[in-house]
Amino acid sequence: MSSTVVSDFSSIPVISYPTSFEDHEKFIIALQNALISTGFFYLSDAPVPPSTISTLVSYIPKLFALPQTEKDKFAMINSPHFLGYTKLGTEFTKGKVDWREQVDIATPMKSRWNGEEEERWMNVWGPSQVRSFFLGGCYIRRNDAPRKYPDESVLPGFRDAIINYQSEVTKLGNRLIKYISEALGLGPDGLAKFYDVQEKMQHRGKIVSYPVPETGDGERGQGVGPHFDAGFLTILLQASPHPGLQVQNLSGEWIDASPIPGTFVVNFGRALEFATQGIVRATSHRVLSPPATAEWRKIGPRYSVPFFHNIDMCVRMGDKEKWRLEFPEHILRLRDARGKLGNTDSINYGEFLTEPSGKVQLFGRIKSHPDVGERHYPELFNQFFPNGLPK
Ligand SMILES: O=C(O)CCC(=O)C(=O)O
Ligand SMILES: [Fe+2]
Repeated sequence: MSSTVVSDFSSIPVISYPTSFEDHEKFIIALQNALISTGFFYLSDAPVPPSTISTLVSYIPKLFALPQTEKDKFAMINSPHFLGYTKLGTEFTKGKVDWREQVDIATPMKSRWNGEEEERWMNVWGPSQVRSFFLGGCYIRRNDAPRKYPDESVLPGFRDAIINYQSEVTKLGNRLIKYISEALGLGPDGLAKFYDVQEKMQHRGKIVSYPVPETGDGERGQGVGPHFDAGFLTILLQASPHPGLQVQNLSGEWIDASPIPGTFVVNFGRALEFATQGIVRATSHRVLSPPATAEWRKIGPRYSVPFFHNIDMCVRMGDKEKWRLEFPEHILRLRDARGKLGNTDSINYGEFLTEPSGKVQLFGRIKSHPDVGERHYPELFNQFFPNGLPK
C-alpha cells in the first residue's frame, strides 16, 4: 500500500490513532499523506485520558477571569524564557497585533546559558513560571520550591492540571515522532538524534483566549496572524466549539479547521520541514477572532491550547554531516509528486540551516513579543525593531 499525495487540498484529514496491529499500516499511510500533502490533520482516539483534558479545559475560563493584578504577577515581561502571561494587544504576527491573551507554559528545564554574551540565545529556554520539577522521569512538586504563580490559593489545582496535561501530550508527541519517522521510511528511531539530549530540549505550550471584540459589527479580526510553527510538531487542543482556525493551501485559499470533538489538531513545524529537506510540509495557518457581534459576545472567547514539540536547541541543520537524513527513493518520489512548496502568507522561521534551532526560536519570540525582547535581548531587539517598539 502506498500514499496518494496531492499538491493542494481543500479539507483536512481525520486520522484515528492506531490501537491494534492491523490499524498500524493504515495509520502510517494516512500519516505519510498528511506529512507530505497537507501538513495538518485531526487526530482522533489519541491515548490521552479524557479527564486530563477536561480538567485542564475547566480551568481556562477561571484562569483568564483572574483579576488583572493576579495575571500580571506572572507576566512574560519578567521572563527571559518568554514564559508566563501576555496581556491583550502586546503580541504581534507579521507586524500586526494579535487579539489574544495567553499564558505560555513549558516542560521543566534549567536555563543552559553560561553567561557568555555570544551564547545569550541559550537563555531563550528555562524554567516556567508555572513551577514544576522533572526528576527521574516523573514530575514532582516540591514544597520548598520558590513560590511561583498563579499561586495555589488563587487557582487551586491549576498547576497539577497543567503538569498532567503537559506530561500526557509530551508522551503523545514522542509516540507520534516515532510514527512520523516510520512514515518517512526512516524506521521508528530515524529522527531520534534531534531530540535525545533531554537537557537541551524544552517543549512549550500556551493556553490562549481569543476574546470577541467589544466593538464592531460582525467583522473578524486577527486572532493570530498567518504563520508557521517552529518545532517538529504541534498538538493543538481546540478547547471551545468556536470556529476560527484556518489553514492555507498552496493556491493561497484559507481552509477552515473548525473543532471536531474528541480530536486534537496536529501540524508540522518548520524544523521538521528543514530536517526532511522539504518532504514534510509546514503549513501556514492563522486564527480569526470570533465575529464581533452581540451573539458571540454572549457566548464568550474562543479557547485553545497549542503544545509545540521541539528539538535539541543546538541543532543547526546546515551542519550536514551531523544532521542530514538520507531518505528512501520512494519517499523522495512522493515529495516530487506533490511538487514544490509554493508561496504562502507565512515566511517566519526560515533560518534553520544557518542558526542553531534555539536561536531561530529566539528570533521568532522577539518578533512576536517585542516588549520582552527589548527587556532581555536588547541587541537583537534593536536589529529587528530599529525604530523601537511597534505601536
Ligand atoms: O489557537 C489556535 O487554534 C492556534 C494557535 C496557533 O497557531 C499558535 O499559537 O501557533
Ligand atoms: Fe501556530
